[in-house]
Amino acid sequence: MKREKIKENSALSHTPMMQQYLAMKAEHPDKLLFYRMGDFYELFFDDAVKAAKLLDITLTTRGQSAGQPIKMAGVPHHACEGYLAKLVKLGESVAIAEQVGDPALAKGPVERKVVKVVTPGTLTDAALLDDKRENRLLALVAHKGRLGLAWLSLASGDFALMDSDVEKLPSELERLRPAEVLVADDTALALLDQLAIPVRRLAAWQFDPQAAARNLARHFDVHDLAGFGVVDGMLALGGAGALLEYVKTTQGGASPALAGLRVEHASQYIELDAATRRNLELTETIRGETAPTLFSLLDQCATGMGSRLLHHWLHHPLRDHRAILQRQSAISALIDSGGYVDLHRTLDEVADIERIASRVALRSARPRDLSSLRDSLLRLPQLAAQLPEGEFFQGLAQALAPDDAIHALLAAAILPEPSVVLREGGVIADGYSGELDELRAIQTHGGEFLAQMEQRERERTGIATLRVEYNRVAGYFIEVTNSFVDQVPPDYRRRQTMKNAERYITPELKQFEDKALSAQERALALEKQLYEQLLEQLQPHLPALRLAAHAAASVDVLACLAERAVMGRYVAPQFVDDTVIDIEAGRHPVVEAQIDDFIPNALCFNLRRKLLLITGPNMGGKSTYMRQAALIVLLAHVGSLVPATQAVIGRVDRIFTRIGASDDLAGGRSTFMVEMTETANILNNATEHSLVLMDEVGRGTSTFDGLALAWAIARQLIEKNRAYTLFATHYFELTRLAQDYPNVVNVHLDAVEHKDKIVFLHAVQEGPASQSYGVAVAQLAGVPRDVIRQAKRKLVELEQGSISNGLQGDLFAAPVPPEAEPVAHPAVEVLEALDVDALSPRQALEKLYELRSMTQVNRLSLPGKD
Ligand SMILES: Nc1ncnc2c1ncn2[C@@H]1O[C@H](COP(=O)(O)OP(=O)(O)OP(=O)(O)O)[C@@H](O)[C@H]1O
Repeated sequence: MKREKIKENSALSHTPMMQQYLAMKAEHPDKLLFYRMGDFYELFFDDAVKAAKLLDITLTTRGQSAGQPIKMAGVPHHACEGYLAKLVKLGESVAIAEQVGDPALAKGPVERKVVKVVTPGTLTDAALLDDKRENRLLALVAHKGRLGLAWLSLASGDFALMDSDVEKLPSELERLRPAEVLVADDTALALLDQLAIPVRRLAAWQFDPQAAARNLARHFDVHDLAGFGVVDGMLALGGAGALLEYVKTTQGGASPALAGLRVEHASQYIELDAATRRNLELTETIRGETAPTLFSLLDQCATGMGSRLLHHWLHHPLRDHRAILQRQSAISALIDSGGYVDLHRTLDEVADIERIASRVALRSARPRDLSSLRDSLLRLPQLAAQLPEGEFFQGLAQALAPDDAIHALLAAAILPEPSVVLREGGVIADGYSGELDELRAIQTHGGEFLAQMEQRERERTGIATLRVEYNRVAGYFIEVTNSFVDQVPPDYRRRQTMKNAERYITPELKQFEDKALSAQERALALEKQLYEQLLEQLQPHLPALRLAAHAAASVDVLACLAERAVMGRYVAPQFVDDTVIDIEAGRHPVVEAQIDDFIPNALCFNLRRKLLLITGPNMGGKSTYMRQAALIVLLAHVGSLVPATQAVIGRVDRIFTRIGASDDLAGGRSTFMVEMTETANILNNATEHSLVLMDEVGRGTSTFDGLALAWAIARQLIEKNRAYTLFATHYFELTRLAQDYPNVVNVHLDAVEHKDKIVFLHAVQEGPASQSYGVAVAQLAGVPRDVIRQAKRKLVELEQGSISNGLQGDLFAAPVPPEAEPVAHPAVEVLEALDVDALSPRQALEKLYELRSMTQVNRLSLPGKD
């Protein structure tokens, strides 16, 4: 950039074209400038170097400007979408400069203008968008610990804002997953520097709330924003204003079509913090893959808009039982009637109306967008007719009936199979415009004329092989093979010499050519004009189209959830106001789909069971059990049925998870630091209506530190937060909390031996696990006997040492129950009974063999198992 600055300063020493380029580049210093030259978009100087590297295209040089060779790289304009998609994925923004002047009239370089800026958060082109995900642009405003968020999806027209606290930023970023973030250049939020998504810093005045309120009211043509639920002093307002202006500049000044302005309130949804959204693998695995996740399991939607709505629902579980039950009853009705199958089939024929509507609004809809919109509109009445009875479905059916005039207009205007690009013509239907029909007739009748002329000329010249033809390079011509060239009449003028033939033109043919070519040109121009008019005529219908799109997407998600519920044998959960979460035979929907024999488990929380301490061996299924509890509760609040045989669920306000250990290297936090930060968040915010999952807290530090912390954290959760808590731990000592608190209950998972192998039972049972499972499992896993023996000895030492150190006494008020006598190995008894002096060497050897065989028989037993 610095180098370009210098060049720009000496702009006058550049060629006129480079001067034009540099002037445009100066207005878009942070973007790659695609400069249209003929059939290519060219990049110059540093942009060329960068693009060559990112796109793996050749870096060349072109002539000289200001005494320097100009570095250049280019992409063909007809293939630019793929390159744009790649750049945008890498977080780059691209300014597209097109030739807007007429080359024939230009004295210097043809006039060019940046007509569009493609940025990661403002994509609308179908080719650049993921159908299954919203592409959002987010603006942030932070002030005195408060956070204003405004976000917008240009492809769907959704525009929303919300005020929150700065500490909720990670969770909101995880929920909204923006493709690009806008902030004022004076915003100090450390987190922003660590984001993998592009963050654009704009001048602070662009976030001015008063100007924002004025501009937004003007945009939506309303007196003020109160009707949208925007209250005075909303911090997010400044962000919303900045978004609107930013989007306009990227679209070359065109006003984006926005469905309205929504104000979201945190209390509408069950709150999920950032760690929980990740840990539960709702829409992305912890490793960042798209499957297997809850979304990948559930998403059988027929349309992209359905998939996006499902994605949204999973991240926004509702709190309002009435709204949840509305969805739940709808799904149950579709299951009862079996209607979900036909609905899915009909929806298969429906295009992504939501995105097409947005492209219509931006005047960037392509011919095929309009033909699929036309065909989809025809399916909507059928979709509506397939819906079951009832008020809720009635509402959807009404939205699925936009004005017939839209379909009639499209049917009259667009050919059944229009060509892909408008510029090639073949888009507007015959009969739509008399003028166009006439121009087309000249071309069609041209074919007849040429055939007649060929016949006539053959007769006139006596050359039977003479042909009258057309191609794009030579235009119209009469072709005569070399052996007959001496027979051509004098009015034939040579146009082109081929290897075996000559091509001629006659005055008559020339006259026809002029007429035909001009008709073609005029027809193309007219089609373009008619198409633009058509887009204008569609504008008033956009709100109805959006409503229809949303209704179709809702039907798609409901039908999909019905199908999933049937396939997965899910049941409708019941909602109550009591303190209870009672799940019978619950399953983890995603793990269940991955393995053959999933063991269902019950979960019961109530006033007497508020914290369940889960113990059991590694690999026993503790994490799965905890996650399944969260997923069932979450799915229930999405309105879906759940993988269980019965579920009764009380009021839930948040779900917190502290699962797994991962370093936050980018954020400079160690595993333990991450663990404690997440724990602090839980202890500070969990309420008696929250569901909290704690997986092995404390294991990131030394044993005693960890144990002491885990113990104190568990106590806090019981006494202060009183949340529904699942607390998995390897610290066996914690199981004694159940003796101190009436609402703490121990449950455990077990493993047993089977034919030299460990078998994990995966069944959750009441009571604590056997204390010695760690060494026992190691023994089962085939760790050498010497090591096991040493471990056991050390274990006894440690247990005695910890007691004599007084740790247990400090931590637990209840007396430590005496340890059970270790069960002696039968071989030990035989050894003890032996009178060694009375044995002959041979007898001693036999005894040794006997003892060894005894130890082999017993090698796999689990000492101390109940
Ligand atoms: N209920 C179940 N039925 C069948 N298989 C299960 C069940 N629960 C878990 N599993 C299987 O056991 C594996 C281990 O489960 P999980 O990770 O939950 O164990 P864990 O006790 O949390 O182990 P660790 O303490 O090592 O993290 C899972 O990958 C899954 O394949």
